[in-house]
Amino acid sequence: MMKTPGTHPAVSFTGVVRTFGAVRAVDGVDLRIGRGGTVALLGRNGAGKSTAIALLLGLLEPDSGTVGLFGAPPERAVREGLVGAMLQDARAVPRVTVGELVAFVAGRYPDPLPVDRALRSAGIAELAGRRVDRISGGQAQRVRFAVALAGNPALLVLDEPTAALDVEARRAFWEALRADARDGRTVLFSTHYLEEADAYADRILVLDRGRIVADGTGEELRRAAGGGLVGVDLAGRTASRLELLPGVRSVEVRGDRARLRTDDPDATVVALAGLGAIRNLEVAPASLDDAFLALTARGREAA
Ligand SMILES: Nc1ncnc2c1ncn2[C@@H]1O[C@H](COP(=O)(O)OP(=O)(O)OP(=O)(O)O)[C@@H](O)[C@H]1O
Repeated sequence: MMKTPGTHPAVSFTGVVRTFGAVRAVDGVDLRIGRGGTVALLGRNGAGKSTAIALLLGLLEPDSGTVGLFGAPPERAVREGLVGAMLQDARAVPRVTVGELVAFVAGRYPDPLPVDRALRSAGIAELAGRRVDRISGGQAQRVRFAVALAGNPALLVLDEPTAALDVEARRAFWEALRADARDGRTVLFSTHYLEEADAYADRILVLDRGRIVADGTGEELRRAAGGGLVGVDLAGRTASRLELLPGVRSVEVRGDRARLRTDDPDATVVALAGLGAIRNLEVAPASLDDAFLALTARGREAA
């Protein structure tokens, strides 16, 4: 079973800052991640995801603030076998087989998974006898996942785990991970795929320029971004006045249909009704894409 020492959160950041010259890669992050469940660190290129992960694993020291894993400094939690990680840069280890590599890593943990189970979870049981320097990029990524899982860690940290996977492998990966997280493991992964964060994370942390600009479920983020899309048939009318309706930010016309992007769908619909312009009405909430853009744009304005 999973080791759960004490009652401290799996991850805590308190006022964490890390700079590289003039760049504030992580710029004052406060964060608690409880035990169990899946958390996504979502942000565009350069947002600070990899730096946050390196700080979390004790691979980088913060300039100020503190990082804790299960109430201990990261180095100690890592040493005690509480953490498994899959990082972006994999150095090939020549001459050993996939099975040997995973067994080697598992052997360094106090309570590892059986090697065949780690390989099966990563979808690479059939690669056990292959040398790790003779596999494809996507297969190498799955080997790194098996390595991260091998120690049966209480916290699994994955930096852009699906970057090299094709669509099918990606789906299989997430299904395996989801099954795994049910055992009480805490999983933290970084991604710039919104759909992945939305579909597979219980909680999404949006990072922008080193700061957490949003924290919640996909649904909460969509709601926080507000607004939505209202669609109506024009039925021969012109779309020109629709831009002036309350809440409307933009109008897109395709054929006879208008799509209004609005900050206030209720007010927009009432105004459309006032014009007698409701035909085939459709109201949809903002997408997570919209939410992400709005949230990170706000982050930029605040800076
Ligand atoms: N070793 C380093 N030296 C100098 N600057 C760095 C270093 N590592 C990161 N940075 C800078 O810190 C910022 C955050 O980088 P980081 O790699 O953490 O972002 P990221 O969100 O992981 O990006 P990506 O999605 O591209 O992997 C960027 O501006 C980056 O250029």
